[in-house]
Amino acid sequence: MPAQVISGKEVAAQIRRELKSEVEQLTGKGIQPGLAVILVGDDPASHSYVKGKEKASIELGFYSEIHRLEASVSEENVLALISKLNGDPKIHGILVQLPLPGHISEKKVIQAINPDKDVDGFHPENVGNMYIGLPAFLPCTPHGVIQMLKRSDVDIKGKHAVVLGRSNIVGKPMAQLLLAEDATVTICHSRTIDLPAITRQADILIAAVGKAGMVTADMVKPGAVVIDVGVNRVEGKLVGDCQFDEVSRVASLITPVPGGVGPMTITMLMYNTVESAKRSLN
Ligand SMILES: Nc1nc2c(c(=O)[nH]1)N[C@@H](CN(C=O)c1ccc(C(=O)N[C@@H](CCC(=O)O)C(=O)O)cc1)CN2
Repeated sequence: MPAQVISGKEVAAQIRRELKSEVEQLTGKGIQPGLAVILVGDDPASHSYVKGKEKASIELGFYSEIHRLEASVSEENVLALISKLNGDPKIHGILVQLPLPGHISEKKVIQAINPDKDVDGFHPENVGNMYIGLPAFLPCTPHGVIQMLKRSDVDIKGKHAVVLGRSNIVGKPMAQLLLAEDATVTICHSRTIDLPAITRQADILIAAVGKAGMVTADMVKPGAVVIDVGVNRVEGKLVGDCQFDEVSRVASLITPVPGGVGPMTITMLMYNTVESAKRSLN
């Protein structure tokens, strides 16, 4: 039987409905969640993601600010804008769209954001708190994956989860969030010896390596849950890290690309912004 497809669009729509009612309640109490997005340069994909963030903010009834800056803007000016937004009470969440042009330090920019407004969950304070299980803004893509698994009734506890990829944004926090759900976790990467032997042990396989179609059916254990986080453009078409058709024949559940994890990223950003606005009530 072919794998059942987990629709990120449907899970995202469900979470957005929940958020909308929370926003209405907050607004009734005089708090309108506010999100500021900083976009530097003219990367078309980044522009499209930021448009998606603006649209979602408006649909949910947020206060929204988008700061589109020239690629040549100085690091100093970006840091000054972040400092202004840190002090603006209308803004509960600040996000700087990545990647940034080479002359601007991602590290400095992320560290300049007030951790209480870091709705991307990239600031070292949030990363550290997440690792030791303290309250933190969780990074949107891995948190979105956990939500997809839970809302599809996947039992994570005690399962062997294999994470393919070790980026700071997805692979590493993904492994940590699965561990926090009591999975037994293995992280694999480009230097892993005999990768298929390890991926074949996975009850839950997370492909986040950024290589189009790298995961083939022979790398997947029959009945495994396969989550494809890959966003690769091949001849103008968006494809994931998995060979969807052949892996679907082996897996029990699978996410598509597009329409899988992608829509969850923006939704969990909205979730974090609402959380931040709720915190400001106290
Ligand atoms: N500051 C951040 N920068 C980046 C992040 C991030 O979480 N914070 N993640 C990615 C880009 N990203 C959000 O910013 C993002 C990626 C993909 C999608 C999405 O919905 N993808 C769709 C397809 C869209 C398309 O056709 O291009 C899908 O997979 O179905 C949303 C957001 C890097 N930068």
